[in-house]
Amino acid sequence: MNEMIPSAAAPSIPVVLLGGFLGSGKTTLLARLAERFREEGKLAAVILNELGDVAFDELPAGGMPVSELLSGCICCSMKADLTAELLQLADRRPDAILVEATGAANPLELVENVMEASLHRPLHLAAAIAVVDGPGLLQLRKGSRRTYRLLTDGIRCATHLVLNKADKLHPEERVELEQLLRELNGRAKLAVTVRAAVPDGWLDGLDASGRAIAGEEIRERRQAPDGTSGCGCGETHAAGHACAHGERHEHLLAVSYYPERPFDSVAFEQLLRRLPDAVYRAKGIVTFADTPSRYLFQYAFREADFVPTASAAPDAIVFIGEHFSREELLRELAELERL
Ligand SMILES: Nc1nc2c(ncn2[C@@H]2O[C@H](COP(=O)(O)OP(=O)(O)OP(=O)(O)O)[C@@H](O)[C@H]2O)c(=O)[nH]1
Repeated sequence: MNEMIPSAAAPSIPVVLLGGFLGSGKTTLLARLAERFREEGKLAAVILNELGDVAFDELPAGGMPVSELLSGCICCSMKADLTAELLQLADRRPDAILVEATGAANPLELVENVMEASLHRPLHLAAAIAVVDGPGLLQLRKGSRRTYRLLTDGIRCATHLVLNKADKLHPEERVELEQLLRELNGRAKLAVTVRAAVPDGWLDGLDASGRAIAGEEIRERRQAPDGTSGCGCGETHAAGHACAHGERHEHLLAVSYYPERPFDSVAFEQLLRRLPDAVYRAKGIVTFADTPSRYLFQYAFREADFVPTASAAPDAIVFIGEHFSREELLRELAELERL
């Protein structure tokens, strides 16, 4: 590792962790935050992590450094890569570093990376945000226990909570979810949003004066009063020991597909409608035989969204979920290509 002891004079770079379950709106929030930095004439560097082997997210242009870490999760299999990226980006002296974790990561497990990087570069953890998909949380509460636990672990460990997709919630559901979030984590700052439109100033304090506050808060949560770790993994961790529970999201399966021929758009939409509930997330770039444009599509908790794209990237799709048949899905996609 390239040693560089942080100088007391160098202003510390705030690092913001963006977590939240698959499809909850992390990238939507990231794009907003990056845009706000740009409007203030500041530069935010971005680290994007994806479980699949392709990144489709289109972020606002503006010269911000973006690093993509693909095919793994920075809270376990790619932990070392996150520290290395933080060090590299810090050398470019951005005003902030925004880290978007995979929808399966626990922010708690990323804290150690920021702490480690802060020994070598002047940077600090300023906030750990958990973006919550309101309708998705309602669905998962009745579904798989492992996945619900993964989701609530992330909520418990956050310093900031975003209850997103409020446009898809009835007023009573919104009240119920706000109450649930408060029960899970009464200390975090909560924003209820549509398209992750957090209020101006919601993340204030992202400067050197905010140094280590988030890190301290999250460390405190690690030690719950009953002696178990605050992240809900059921073990007590000695100070400084990283919680490396890679198996916590091993039950989630990511399947990639690279179409070689255009799909029929109606048949593709029908396939999305037939997906089992346990496919929580899909996204990709697809070419249709019956439309002039190619599309970037997003699918989360049964909601699909298609946006025309001018991207030069080849067609690719990633599906993420649990207990679904990879073979069956690949067979159906291959059939679509033959239509
Ligand atoms: N209806 C509705 N849709 C939203 C809202 N926020 C985001 N979306 C849509 O939800 C989908 C997922 O949003 P992303 O921001 O990509 O979610 P993500 O958490 O980054 O997804 P992953 O990185 O794949 O886990 C996209 O189609 C968004 O347009 C919202 O408040 N309401």
